[in-house]
Amino acid sequence: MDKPKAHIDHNDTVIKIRGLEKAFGDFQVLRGVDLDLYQGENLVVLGRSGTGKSVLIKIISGLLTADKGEVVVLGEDMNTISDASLQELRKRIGFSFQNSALYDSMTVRKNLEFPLVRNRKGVTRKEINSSVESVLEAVGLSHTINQMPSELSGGQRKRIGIARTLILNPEVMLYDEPTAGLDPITCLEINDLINEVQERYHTSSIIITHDLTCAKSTGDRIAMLLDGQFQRVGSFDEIFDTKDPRVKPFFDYNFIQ
Ligand SMILES: Nc1ncnc2c1ncn2[C@@H]1O[C@H](COP(=O)(O)OP(=O)(O)OP(=O)(O)O)[C@@H](O)[C@H]1O
Repeated sequence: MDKPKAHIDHNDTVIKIRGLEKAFGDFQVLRGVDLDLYQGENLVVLGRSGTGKSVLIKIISGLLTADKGEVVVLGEDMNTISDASLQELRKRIGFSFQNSALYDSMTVRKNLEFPLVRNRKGVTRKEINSSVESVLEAVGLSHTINQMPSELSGGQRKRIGIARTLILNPEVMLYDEPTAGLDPITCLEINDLINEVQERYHTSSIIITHDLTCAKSTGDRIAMLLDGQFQRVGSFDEIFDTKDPRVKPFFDYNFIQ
């Protein structure tokens, strides 16, 4: 269940955030967030519902803008990025969101081809076939290539969703609650897949989860969002070595009840 050791380059900061603030009306959600994501690292973000984890991911991916602070993603300053550069940047980021549904009317093959055909001008049929086969093999579902999404289990659909993001060879992966709604065995499989993706594609990832087994088995570091800031950042054991009443219930609920 412990995280396998990863090759992390601490001299290469893929995402750098300093003093990030974001409010909606009078409600101050992010209150000075600082964060570094290093090349090759899996960083797990924990926090209560409504603490701003999704808002943070949306700011990183340019869907929302910061009120204040510095956000640099793969060398691009998100406060000043042009629309054209943002479009290019998004091709370098893989999104595995809970609602990133597959197209029900398309086979697995067509679902996987779609981002390639849309984003890679001049890509050949041979390259498309080889990429589809490679990502399907990476997620262990080569045999589903001609199936429809309705014929797949929830866990298989999740894997195909991840394969669809991998097909563009992303440098950064953003996983929003990757194990939500899955049975325990499928959760363990998804955790393994997240680690395999890290190793095979050399991605740097942010993983938002409430599942501490997922956090422990995929996170090289854990960052806990408390009162609008990352007040606890470290290894799984460091994070939970506390009596802080804002932190302890996470552990107790997952491992004691
Ligand atoms: N576009 C928006 N307009 C107004 N308020 C928003 C908007 N987006 C998010 N919020 C508010 O910001 C707060 C943080 O929301 P967010 O979705 O980031 O929480 P979260 O930490 O991801 O929660 P959960 O774990 O339940 O997914 C919430 O109170 C939410 O209502």
